[in-house]
Parts: sequence; structure tokens; C-alpha cells
Amino acid sequence: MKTVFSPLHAGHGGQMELVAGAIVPGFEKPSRAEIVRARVEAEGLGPILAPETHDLAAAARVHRQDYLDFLPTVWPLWEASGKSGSAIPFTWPTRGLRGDVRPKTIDALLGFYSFDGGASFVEGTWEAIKSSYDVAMTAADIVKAGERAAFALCRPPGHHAGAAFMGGYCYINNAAVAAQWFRDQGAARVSILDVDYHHGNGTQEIFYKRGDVQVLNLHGDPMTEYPFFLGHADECGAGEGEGFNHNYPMPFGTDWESWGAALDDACAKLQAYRPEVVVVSLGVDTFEKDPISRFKLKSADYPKIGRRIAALGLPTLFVMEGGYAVDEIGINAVGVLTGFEGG
Ligand SMILES: NCCCNCCCCCS
Ligand SMILES: [Zn+2]
Repeated sequence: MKTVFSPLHAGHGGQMELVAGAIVPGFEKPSRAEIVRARVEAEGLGPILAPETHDLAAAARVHRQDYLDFLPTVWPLWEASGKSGSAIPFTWPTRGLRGDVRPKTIDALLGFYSFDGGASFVEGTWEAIKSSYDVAMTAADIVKAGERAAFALCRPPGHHAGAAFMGGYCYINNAAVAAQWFRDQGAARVSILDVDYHHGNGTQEIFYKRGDVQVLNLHGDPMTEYPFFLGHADECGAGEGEGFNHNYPMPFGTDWESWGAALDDACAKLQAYRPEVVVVSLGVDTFEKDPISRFKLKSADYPKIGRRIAALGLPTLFVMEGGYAVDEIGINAVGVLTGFEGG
């Protein structure tokens, strides 16, 4: 299996995040991608390729143009306003406020285009975001060209980013962009299987009213887990999308026995949908030692995930999402991939 990776992710480093009443060093750090890349090499998964660069046309197929136009201006505007450190919002247009009028100052714009304080910017963040998008697009093209699977080693991740908002360490929704690109390249139906611990609220929002992209999410129950405000089992899609969105919220402490059963059910629904290609939002923060998550999967479980997805017999694009236990992130993420390959 080929891996696509860009060292430009590292420019998004040293960023702080707002969590639980404190400004702390971001959990989504450069070492994550480096450790996964090293594991890909150590396991001999296959060649590691640099991405081709792309314009943002494919991103604009799922993200609002004004949102995309905003991202590269964040750091210059932040600096021009006399600030340094990490660009983090502190005000959001929640209920009773207006989200239809675009304000002018950077502090307001950061809140206008985000849903939490988890998608901060430093000087190299935009370059990292763009490289992550190029990685996903390049890996998608490898699958389109006929390879059975490819691994987009994306950083920053993307599944929390919606059409016009960032959050949860996510800016451009790499998996959603790839799914839409497969559709634009002629695939009649595409499935996105999100196995990250956190609900892929951005991916759900993007495709919620559509029946041509099926979205299946296994995740911590939003009644008690981030992102809290989306991801319930009764969210089944709307309009033409009714019946094509499937959420599997699960409680703290979930282990392989019930998580694997949810995966089986999701794969059965995916098979019944008969997609031409599957995009896997590969987060490994389901791991028992993950510092910000509360499931109990063990390293030995990750190859089982890969084998189950391989049994679908479909062209598959793996897109890296979360996973914050950096010592084991490589073992677990690459474990899915070697499992998929028959390991
Ligand atoms: N105390 C938990 C804070 C969560 N902050 C954002 C988590 C984003 C996960 C992306 S996969
Ligand atoms: Zn996550």
C-alpha cells in the first residue's frame, strides 16, 4: 500500500488549545505524523510518496468559498492586529446571535468560522493545512488510478471541519474532499466510514442532505463526549440524505466486543449501499491509553479493523484523523493498514 506524506505538516507545531478552562499545548502535535511515518517504514507497508500540489477547487466542492478564502489570511490578520502566540477564538455566534453577517476583526472572524477553541493557528498552520489536503488528494488519485488502497497520512486532521467551520484540530475536511472528488470523477456512490473516537460532525454536516455519499460514524456518545452537539443515533440524514447517515454512539469504557459489533453492523450497511469506493476516516484515539479519549481498544484490535474493511472488497482510501497516544499511534494506525493487507 502506498502512503502519501508531507513534512510541511510540521509548520503546525507549538500551537495552544483551549480545553477545560485552560490554554494548554495542543494534543495534535507534529510528532504524531512523524511516528506514524516511521512505523510505515519500519513495517515495510510500501513506498512513501510526497504529495502533488493542487489548487483548492476540490476543497471548494465541500467547503464554502469564503471559509476557504479566510484560512490563509488568519495568521497575517492575527499578526497585523498586534497579537502573537496562537490565534484562538473566544466568541462564537451561538443561538440568538447572527451567523449570517461576516464581522471584520480577526477575533470575530475566528469565532465566526469555528465551533470550538481547538482549531488554533500559528505561523505555519495554513501551509500545513494545504499540505494535508494535497496529501489526501494525491492518495485519492492513487486509488482512482486502480490501486486497491492508499494511505493519506494527513496532518492536521479534518473530520470535525464542516462546510464553513473549523474545530477539533480540523480545518479542511480531507476525507469529505476526497469523497466528493471520487464522486466528481464518476463514482456513483461513495461511503465514508469514520472510526475515530470522536464523532465526525463536520463530515456528517457536509453530506447530511445527500444520498450519494453514505456516512457511517462509530464514536463516543455525544451526551458525554466531544463534540457533544452532534452524533446521536437518531440523526439519519435529511431530504435526499434520509437513511444514508448512520451514527453508532457508544459509552465510556467501550471495548472491542461491542465496538467490533458496531463495526460489523456498519460494514453490513455499507455493503448494502454498494459504494464504488470507501473513504475511511482513520482515527486511532479509540485506544485504551489515549489521553483525551475513553474507549478501551487494544493494539491487537487494530489489525482486526483492517481485516474487516478489507472483507468489503472495495477500493479504499485511508485518511488519517485523530489519535493522541503518541507512543502507540504508529503501531495502532499502521496495524489497521497491515491488517487490511492481510497481516
Ligand atoms: N477534553 C477533550 C477536549 C477535546 N478537544 C478536541 C478534541 C478533538 C479530537 C479530534 S479527533
Ligand atoms: Zn478523535
